[in-house]
Amino acid sequence: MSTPTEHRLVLASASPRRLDLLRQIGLTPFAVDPADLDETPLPQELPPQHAVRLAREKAVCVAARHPGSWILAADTVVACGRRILPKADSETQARQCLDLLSGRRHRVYGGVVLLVPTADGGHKRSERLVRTDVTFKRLSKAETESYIASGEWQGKAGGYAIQGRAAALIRWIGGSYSNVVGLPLHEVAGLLSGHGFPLP
Ligand SMILES: Cc1cn([C@H]2C[C@H](O)[C@@H](COP(=O)(O)OP(=O)(O)OP(=O)(O)O)O2)c(=O)[nH]c1=O
Repeated sequence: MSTPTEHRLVLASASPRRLDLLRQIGLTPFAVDPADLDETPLPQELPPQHAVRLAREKAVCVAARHPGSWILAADTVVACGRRILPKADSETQARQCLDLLSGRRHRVYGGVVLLVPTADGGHKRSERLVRTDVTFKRLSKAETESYIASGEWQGKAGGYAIQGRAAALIRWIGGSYSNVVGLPLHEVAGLLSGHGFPLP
């Protein structure tokens, strides 16, 4: 039976970006265990609330399988006003996202949840919400179509990936860059160290 002092970190995510980001700050999870959830927004749910709720649900879903471990989960939401943009899964959807984002500022909300193991075998929950503002240049039809052809939008919230070709289309960003990619590293490090998890 494991004890909370072992500092085993489980990343509750299927996103290779999140694993890469954790490794970037020298953290290698003991396990990567994605949650399988319905990510449909609730009626009237606002983007920041959606990001934190999904991160919480991912963490709680995975925690049951890992007593005694630290659980880290996150959710990235791209929002245009009150509207939550989908994770693009077709060219049409990606094009709709890019048309909406073109020439405008939007917000990226990162919900992060850490479950810290407790002596009684349960977990104590800590949550963070991080906001990054992003402005796209006004996109010409040719720029949009060339980005669509790259395929980089697949499975990405808002139909773009700032860590790839979309970087050339982004005029300005205010706030955490890693939050847009999928995990706000400054806040994750703060959460972990604040609860006594040893950082490298
Ligand atoms: C905006 C943006 C999103 N993304 C990605 C990060 C996330 O993987 C994805 C948002 O979807 P999420 O639901 O947050 O994550 P996921 O389904 O990929 O993985 P899991 O739920 O198992 O943790 O979009 C980028 O990689 N770059 C970007 O610039």
